[in-house]
Amino acid sequence: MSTDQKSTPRSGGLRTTGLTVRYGGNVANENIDLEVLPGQIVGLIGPNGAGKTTFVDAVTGFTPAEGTVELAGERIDAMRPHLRRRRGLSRTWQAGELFGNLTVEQNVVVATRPGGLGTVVRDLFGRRRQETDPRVAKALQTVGLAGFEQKLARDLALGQQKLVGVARALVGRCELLLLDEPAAGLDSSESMEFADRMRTIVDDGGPGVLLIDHDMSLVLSVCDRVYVLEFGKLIFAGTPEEARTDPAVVAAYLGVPMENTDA
Ligand SMILES: Nc1ncnc2c1ncn2[C@@H]1O[C@H](COP(=O)(O)OP(=O)(O)OP(=O)(O)O)[C@@H](O)[C@H]1O
Repeated sequence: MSTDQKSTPRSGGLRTTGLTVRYGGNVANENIDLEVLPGQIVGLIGPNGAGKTTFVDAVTGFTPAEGTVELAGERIDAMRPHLRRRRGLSRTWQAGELFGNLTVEQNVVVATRPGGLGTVVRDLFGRRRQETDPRVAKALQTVGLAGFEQKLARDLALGQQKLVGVARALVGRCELLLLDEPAAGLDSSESMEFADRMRTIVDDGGPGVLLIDHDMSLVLSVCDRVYVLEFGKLIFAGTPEEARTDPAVVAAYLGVPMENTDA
C-alpha cells in the first residue's frame, strides 16, 4: 500500500486511525487509517461489500467502531451522530433526502432548524414566515442554485437535486463533507458537471470532501487522492494516477482497465 500520510496532527479535515468495525465474526472495516485534508477531494472506492458504507456509518457515529476519528483536530469518536454533525461532519444521502413538494429554499432551511421539517411546515402555515436565512442563500449560491430558491425540488433535474442535497450539507458548520454515491442515477455528462461543481466549491475555500462512488471515471478524474477498500481492508492509498496501475487495485477490479470499470 502506498501512502504519504504524516503523523503530525492537522488543524482541519478528517482523520481516522485504526478504525475497525465488527459485525459478529465479520470484520467489515479493519484498521482503517484515512485522512482528508481541507481543500482536498478524496475518493473511497471498492467492490460491492468492501465496507464503504460501513466506514461512513462508523465515521458519522451510526455504527459502533474501535479506533479514533478526528475532525478538525478534535476527537469525535465518542460523540453521538448529532454532535458530530454539529462539529461540522456533514453528509449527503444516496436517495430520497429531498422533500419534492417543498421549494429548493425550504429544503435547505430544514437543515438549519432544530425541529427539522415540522418547524418549517409550522412556519409555512403559521405567521412566523421569515426572511431568507443568509446561510441558506449562501449555500445555494455556493452550489450554483441562486435563482432556483422558489422552484419545487421535484421540478429540478436530478443533478440539480443532488446539489440541493450538497447545499443542505454545507449550511452551518461544515469541516468535512461525505458524499455517498452522489453520481447514482446521473449520466456521465451530469456526473462530470457535478464533479466540476464540487471541485469549484472545494477550491473556493470549501471543506474537505470524502467521495464514495461506484463511478470510477468520476472518482479518478475529480479526486486528489484515492483509497481502495477490499474485504474491509485498505489495499491502496495514493493518487488516481497511481491507482490506475497499482497491481492490487487492478486485481480487485478483475483486471479491467479502471477508466472503464463500474465497481
Ligand atoms: N448491519 C450489518 N450487519 C451485519 N453485517 C453487515 C451490516 N452492514 C454491512 N454488513 C456486512 O459488512 C460488509 C461490508 O458491507 P458494506 O455495506 O459496508 O459494503 P459496501 O462497500 O458499502 O458495499 P456496496 O458497494 O454494495 O454498498 C459486507 O460483508 C456486509 O454484508
